[in-house]
Amino acid sequence: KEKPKNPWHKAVVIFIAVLGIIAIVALVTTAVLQNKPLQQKFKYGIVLDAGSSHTAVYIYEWPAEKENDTGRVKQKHFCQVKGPGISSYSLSPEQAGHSLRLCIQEAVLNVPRRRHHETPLYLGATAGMRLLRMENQSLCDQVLGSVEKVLQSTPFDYQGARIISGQEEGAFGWVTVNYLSDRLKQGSGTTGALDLGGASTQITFATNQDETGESAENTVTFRLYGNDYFLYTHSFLCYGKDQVLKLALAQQTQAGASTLLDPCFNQGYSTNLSYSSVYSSPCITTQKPLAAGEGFTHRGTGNALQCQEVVRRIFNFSGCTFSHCSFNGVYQPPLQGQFGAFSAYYFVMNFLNLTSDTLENNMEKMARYCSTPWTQIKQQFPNVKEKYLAEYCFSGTYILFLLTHGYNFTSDTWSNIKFIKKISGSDAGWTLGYMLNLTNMIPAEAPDTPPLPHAGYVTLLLFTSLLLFLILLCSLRSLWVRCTSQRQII
Ligand SMILES: Nc1ncnc2c1ncn2[C@@H]1O[C@H](COP(=O)(O)OP(=O)(O)OP(=O)(O)O)[C@@H](O)[C@H]1O
Repeated sequence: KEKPKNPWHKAVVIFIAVLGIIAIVALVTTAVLQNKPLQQKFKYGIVLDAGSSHTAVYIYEWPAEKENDTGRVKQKHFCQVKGPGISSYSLSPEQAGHSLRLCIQEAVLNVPRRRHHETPLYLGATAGMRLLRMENQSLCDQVLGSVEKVLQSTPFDYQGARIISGQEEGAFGWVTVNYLSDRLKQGSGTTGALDLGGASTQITFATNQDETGESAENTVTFRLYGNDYFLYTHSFLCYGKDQVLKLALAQQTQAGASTLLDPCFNQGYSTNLSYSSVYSSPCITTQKPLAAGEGFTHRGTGNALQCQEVVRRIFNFSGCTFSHCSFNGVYQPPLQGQFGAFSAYYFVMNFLNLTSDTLENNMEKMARYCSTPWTQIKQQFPNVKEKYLAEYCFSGTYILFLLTHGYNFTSDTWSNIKFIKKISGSDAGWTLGYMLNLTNMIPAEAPDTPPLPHAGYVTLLLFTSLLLFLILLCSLRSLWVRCTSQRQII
């Protein structure tokens, strides 16, 4: 006898199957929509690097929703201000502000209009302004006042113009290099930073906590992404590329002669220099020689070995009161790890083709460059600025001396130095680190990350639901089969 059919069984099965299909369609749609890349919103920040030789404007950009992720901030635009650094406008301070206008206009065009009011704008002045402040505080204030007036009138969120300390310049250069190379989250194996400017030079590297104890003024500590860093840093004022040349010239013209035969310039090079252009810098502590006239003829003799002796005399290796010193009685712990050398280190070493060779080969190449006659050099490099070309023998010799005798790099540790201009498209320098710090973009503690990335989470959810639905279908099917087979039972 046929068992009476339960009319609800079939309807329930169909109802559950339809519900399941709707649920799957909904899940797949959610997964597809959730994983679709959203149109990214960007934020911007602007930093003006008011250096001794020139001013540069950097515009940075980062995805708005990933502010605290390392390596997210990129250099979007760079503008080099025409003319000299702002400290050179001490006799006409108004011009200092005016000189920035073209680059500010470029910045206005490079940041979307709707972001202008929320884009922070900073100006940091370095060694040129430190020297002007030493010379004349009032002129220094007038120059800063002039740039401030122009920056306040921009549509950006102006955050101030100030002279940054040598410590800040060194430490933020280190932050930039390590942020861009994504080393800060790893907590170990950071890269040291070597920066050579026009008026000062900085060395900064991470060291052990006990090494920093000897000299508090050379110590900077950071807590970044949950890691503590003990940094050694020192800025040598007057040991930038331009000021150190003045030190060498002053040191060679003590007798007040009318002609200086300089081994650090190529044979055949000759120019007239005024004594005041050399002796007016606050870096030169000796008086202009009494017997000297207005000026002198600066003539090259092109001899690298003799040039090394000239350079040696601008360093003082006596009077160290610490366990270790670099030079001029300045504390320096033993060097640690890899180093990135940028700014003028890169310009000079790259031109001289000394960025990827051994120390010994570099010395030989340097000797060859210095002994090349000036006419030949000019013929060989007709497109290079003559001032730079003339100074490469001196600057190259100075850099090799500073790194080896000054900071104690040896033939064995020479390969630890990488000469760099940019890292992942952004210039190496203090500006990015400065902005990251002032906008609190590097958290002290590592942000908590979810155990799965968003896409992984959605995919896992989808697969689990599909699996559950399949199990449900199978159980419904067996229920269905049992229902229909019951009909045949008599
Ligand atoms: N292509 C180049 N070849 C040689 N020297 C260069 C080149 N470009 C720039 N320089 C010089 O390199 C030096 C360093 O430049 P940089 O812009 O880093 O210094 P700055 O910011 O002006 O100085 P500081 O940081 O000491 O205030 C300057 O003396 C500059 O004139």
